Amino acid sequence: MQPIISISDLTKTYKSGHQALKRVDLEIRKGEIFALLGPNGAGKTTLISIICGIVRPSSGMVTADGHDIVRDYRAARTKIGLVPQELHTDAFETVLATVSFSRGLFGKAPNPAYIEKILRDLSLWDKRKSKIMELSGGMKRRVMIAKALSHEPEILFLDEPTAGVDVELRRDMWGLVHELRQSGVTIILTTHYIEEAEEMADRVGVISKGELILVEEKTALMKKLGKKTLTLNLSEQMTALPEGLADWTLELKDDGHELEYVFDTHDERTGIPSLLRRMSDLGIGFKDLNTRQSSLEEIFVSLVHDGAGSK
Ligand SMILES: Nc1ncnc2c1ncn2[C@@H]1O[C@H](COP(=O)(O)OP(=O)(O)OP(=O)(O)O)[C@@H](O)[C@H]1O
Repeated sequence: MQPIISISDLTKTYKSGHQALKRVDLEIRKGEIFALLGPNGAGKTTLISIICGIVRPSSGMVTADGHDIVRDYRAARTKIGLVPQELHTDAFETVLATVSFSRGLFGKAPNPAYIEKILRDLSLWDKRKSKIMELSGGMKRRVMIAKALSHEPEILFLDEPTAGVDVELRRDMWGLVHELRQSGVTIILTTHYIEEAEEMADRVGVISKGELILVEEKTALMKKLGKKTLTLNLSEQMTALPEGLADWTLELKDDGHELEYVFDTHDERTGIPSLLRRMSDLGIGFKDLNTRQSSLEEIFVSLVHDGAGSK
């Protein structure tokens, strides 16, 4: 399938000499939700800003729906909606005027029915006559999304969409993003919240120090790199790990009532049968046991720490 965004050999060195992006190659598929994860300063906003034509690349090429973002800027930009990290709108304007005006900026003919639909979808219709400054922070954020959608873009960038918002609004946003995708919009979001990527993304890209160190289907990533944790609920509380269990990397949890063992699902020998045998020999009993997959968070932390990964 033709990618909707194609990025090749993209680099960005700011005037300060700081290299914010190093030879980034990435293709975004039409209709997917792609989460770009990375620590502060990794280059996420730089990458988005280049695609949206706000920052000039130092070298490399980007196309959006087939349009070169430098040579064919206007056509490319029309395809894209951007919800930036910072909220900036005219505080004295009404919601309806702000969103309608945004559409006009892209040279699109007015379409009151469409604007009404997005305002309704974002639960902003009742507030359409309110001035932006009268709205809560969460509502202002919704206005930014409405503005970004006002010209019916096919691609939507959300830069840290839920930074600093409460749990309820975060859930609403997630729901909204899923609905948008249903309507055919391709979504690229940056986030610090692994939970957000885990909840929403089809694919995940990890960026660290300007390099895209990994791009993977979310489920495959979790399976491939995932470790599992075995938890044993001990029959009797344990105050310290016995010498006899020193061969395994174990941790006591829940005030000595639980024993945790992290193992790699790909290792031929997980170490579990021998651990259980040794425990039995030592007369350590357990009432229950369970295993769970490591979260994307644990995977992400280890990746960014090691700075390694396969692309
Ligand atoms: N205009 C600029 N001039 C010089 N350096 C810049 C400029 N903008 C960003 N940088 C630097 O480029 C690097 C990448 O910044 P960027 O904002 O893209 O990171 P980010 O991954 O979006 O971080 P955050 O999660 O904190 O928003 C940082 O080291 C930043 O200081």
